[in-house]
Amino acid sequence: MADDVVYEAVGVSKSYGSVVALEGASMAVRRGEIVGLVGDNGAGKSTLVKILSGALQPDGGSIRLDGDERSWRSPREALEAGIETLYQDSGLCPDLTVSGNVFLGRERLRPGLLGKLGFLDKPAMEVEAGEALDRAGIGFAGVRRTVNEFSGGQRQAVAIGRAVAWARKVIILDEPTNHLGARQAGEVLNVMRRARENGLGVVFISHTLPHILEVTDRVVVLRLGQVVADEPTANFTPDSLLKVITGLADSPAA
Ligand SMILES: Nc1ncnc2c1ncn2[C@@H]1O[C@H](COP(=O)(O)OP(=O)(O)OP(=O)(O)O)[C@@H](O)[C@H]1O
Repeated sequence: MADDVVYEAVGVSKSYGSVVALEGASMAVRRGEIVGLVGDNGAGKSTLVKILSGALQPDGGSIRLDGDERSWRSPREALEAGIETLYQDSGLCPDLTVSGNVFLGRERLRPGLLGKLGFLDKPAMEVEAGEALDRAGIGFAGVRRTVNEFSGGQRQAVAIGRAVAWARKVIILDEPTNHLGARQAGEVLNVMRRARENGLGVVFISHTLPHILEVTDRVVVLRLGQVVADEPTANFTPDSLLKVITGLADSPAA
């Protein structure tokens, strides 16, 4: 089983001044697995996500990718190693087309005259963006339409599609179903399932416990900066998960 682990945090600690946000927290995600990361407000989820995405460096503990210890100096380094993170604020540019957003920061260039100037290769990007979103299970998006024509849920789907399209190993989704209606949230959960089918490791952070219980294979519960449970999702009921999160129980069986 350990061989399947693609990405892990091992005994990670992080403090902000005197506030201990994480204390010896460990979690792992395997290829083709969706792990739910849950916890009450202030439990340390965002801090762990920032460490996994390279936005923050831990004070102690380590990060391992494919079994090798890694230390990210920036989110770009984690990204280049195959780890995509989608934060609550999707980071889409509303005035750009879908295709422009999919390739934002990774634009394809055509060589210009004498190889000196580069031009954006829009047709190639449109074809590739369409294929990438199809693969992610998002068929609705007209790639030439600008993002501000879409509903909140559709924008979210494009943002996730972009992350799934680029992720090579792991995708971290921080509250991706927030503010979505039931049908749109269902579409986002399907995109996650598709990412799992494609062999990615998926980390799904959410306060919406029914979504966690519906789509994940395993749940990691953080409480006051510590991992208090790490179990197959099938072991939890909505009630027992809530009890572990709030500290009324230490395990789903309690
Ligand atoms: N930049 C910061 N400076 C000081 N303290 C911080 C900072 N960021 C987070 N904290 C503190 O660290 C702890 C963990 O916060 P974190 O944001 O990781 O929790 P969370 O589980 O993501 O919470 P939420 O569900 O409310 O987003 C909290 O006590 C929080 O107040």
